[in-house]
Amino acid sequence: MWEDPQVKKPCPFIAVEGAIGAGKTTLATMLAERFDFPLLKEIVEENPFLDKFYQNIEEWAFQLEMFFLCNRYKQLEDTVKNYVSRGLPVVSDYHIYKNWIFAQRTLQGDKREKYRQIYHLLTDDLPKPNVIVYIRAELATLLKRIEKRGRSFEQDIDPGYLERLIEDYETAITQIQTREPETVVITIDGNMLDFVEHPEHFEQIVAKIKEHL
Ligand SMILES: Nc1ncnc2c1ncn2[C@@H]1O[C@H](COP(=O)(O)OP(=O)(O)O)[C@@H](O)[C@H]1O
Ligand SMILES: Nc1nc2c(ncn2[C@H]2C[C@H](O)[C@@H](COP(=O)(O)O)O2)c(=O)[nH]1
Repeated sequence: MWEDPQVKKPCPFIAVEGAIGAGKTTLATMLAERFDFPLLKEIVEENPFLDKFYQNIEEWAFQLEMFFLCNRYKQLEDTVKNYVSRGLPVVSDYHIYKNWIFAQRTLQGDKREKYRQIYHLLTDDLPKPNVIVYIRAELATLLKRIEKRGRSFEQDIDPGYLERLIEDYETAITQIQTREPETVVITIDGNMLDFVEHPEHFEQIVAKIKEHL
């Protein structure tokens, strides 16, 4: 297909997504290094609610989801100011929609509705990534990687919760593709492609992304 060289492509705002343990942070870090783009990285260790949440999801879900939402809002506000609005590229290890993917799974009734309203109020006018690298991985892969990562509070995660999140991610990616057809979604087989151990797998991913930059 002929492309007009005068037509400038939008500056890359790349988000790496996938369920817990799929390899988002690892891949986003490698991509940021390879392309020499700044990295927007989720802060997990200082989260005061995660430990409590995994012990009692119903009790702590609202606090946890609000904490993630407010943190990501602040991070993205800074990212927009420092990079996106200046036409500078950036790689992120999450998409803001991640908040709503999790909240739909963990919140019910009144709390979900309150959260939904706040979520839209905070995020509707934020610039969204124009490239999503979606790592699709099955339960066995996620369990193996969660074990490998070794965070104590994640070791007893209910596999049923992970299975539902895998489905939630599939639905969410389809929703994004329908709602924002201009967003490029690159789906990676996280079970087969091991970009940590096999440099050639990483090169395949880089080549796919380069097609869209
Ligand atoms: N493709 C891969 N092959 C093998 N191990 C991986 C791969 N991707 C990530 N890991 C390992 O799995 C664990 C979880 O990866 P991480 O990037 O933290 O996942 P996420 O950010 O999606 O939760 C880490 O210990 C990481 O080193
Ligand atoms: N309930 C929610 N949990 C979340 C959210 N974002 C992250 N998390 C959890 C899942 C993992 O235990 C840990 C790190 O996330 P990764 O996706 O990087 O593995 O935090 C959320 O929005 N809600």
